[in-house]
Amino acid sequence: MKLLEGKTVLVTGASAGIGRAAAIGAARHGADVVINFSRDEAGAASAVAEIEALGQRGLYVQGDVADPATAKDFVAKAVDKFGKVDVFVNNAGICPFHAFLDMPVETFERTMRVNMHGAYFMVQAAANQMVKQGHGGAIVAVSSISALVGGEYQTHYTPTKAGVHSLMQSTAIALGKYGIRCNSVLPGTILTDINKDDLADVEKRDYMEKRIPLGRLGQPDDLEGPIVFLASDLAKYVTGAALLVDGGMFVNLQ
Ligand SMILES: NC(=O)C1=CN([C@@H]2O[C@H](COP(=O)(O)OP(=O)(O)OC[C@H]3O[C@@H](n4cnc5c(N)ncnc54)[C@H](OP(=O)(O)O)[C@@H]3O)[C@@H](O)[C@H]2O)C=CC1
Ligand SMILES: C[C@H](O)[C@@H]1OC(=O)[C@H](O)[C@@H]1O
Repeated sequence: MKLLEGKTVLVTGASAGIGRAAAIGAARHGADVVINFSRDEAGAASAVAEIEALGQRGLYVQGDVADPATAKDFVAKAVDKFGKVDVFVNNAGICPFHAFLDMPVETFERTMRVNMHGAYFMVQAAANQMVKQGHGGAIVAVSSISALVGGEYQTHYTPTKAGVHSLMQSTAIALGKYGIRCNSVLPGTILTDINKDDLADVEKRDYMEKRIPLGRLGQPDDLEGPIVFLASDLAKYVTGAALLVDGGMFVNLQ
């Protein structure tokens, strides 16, 4: 069954990793897909090629989500090409691991701007378009298990993931009257470029793996189903919710 037939889906940070998997998953479910990226044009182009190989239309638009102007531009270009926005997936994010006591101001500010400010202005631009269209919509934000637990080298990052989760709770209230649903997924540890260096430490990687009841670290396509589900009408009475996608890591105390 195709769950997003006829929909236009926008995904930020979709040249690689989880965003790319979400974009391709949406196309597999019948959607036309517009993706944002900031640097990796080859990755964005190959994601669009995969979307087109699935028989759907695709478009990539360059833009740094830290700049509020990117949000309006992304939505405008999507509407220009495909006429509407039905689903918005806020995914773009960075996690430059660093210790707390000597956190450089620039690293802190950049992480906040990309992950938190970027989410705010992107979700606002997509929501304004959905309200204008007048037939509701779905917003899915990629938060994290890190919205619920801490990380020694992630003191600048975990608050942004809690913030994105909280943003979905508040926008679920603000946008419910327009039929726009807002939810988040909370991935555990998913093998992507964001943690390649961190998990190059074999001891750490083994430790993380052992914490997961399902016995393996996640892959980007583990997020495909949960994101498509929350974006689809199967979740038509779900808003303000957060779905852990972590192989059971969070509940594994002992
Ligand atoms: N991997 C994991 O374990 C987890 C990841 N997450 C979250 O998932 C999301 C995706 O991460 P993941 O797939 O792992 O990471 P990747 O590094 O694989 O992908 C990040 C994507 O975001 C894009 N991006 C980065 N900065 C910007 C920017 N300023 N503007 C626009 N696009 C940008 C990158 O594009 P480009 O290179 O072109 O800039 C890339 O497409 C993040 O929000 C992260 O916090 C949450 C929980 C766990
Ligand atoms: C980047 C990390 O590996 C990843 O990011 C998250 O949000 C997860 O909690 C993992 O720590």
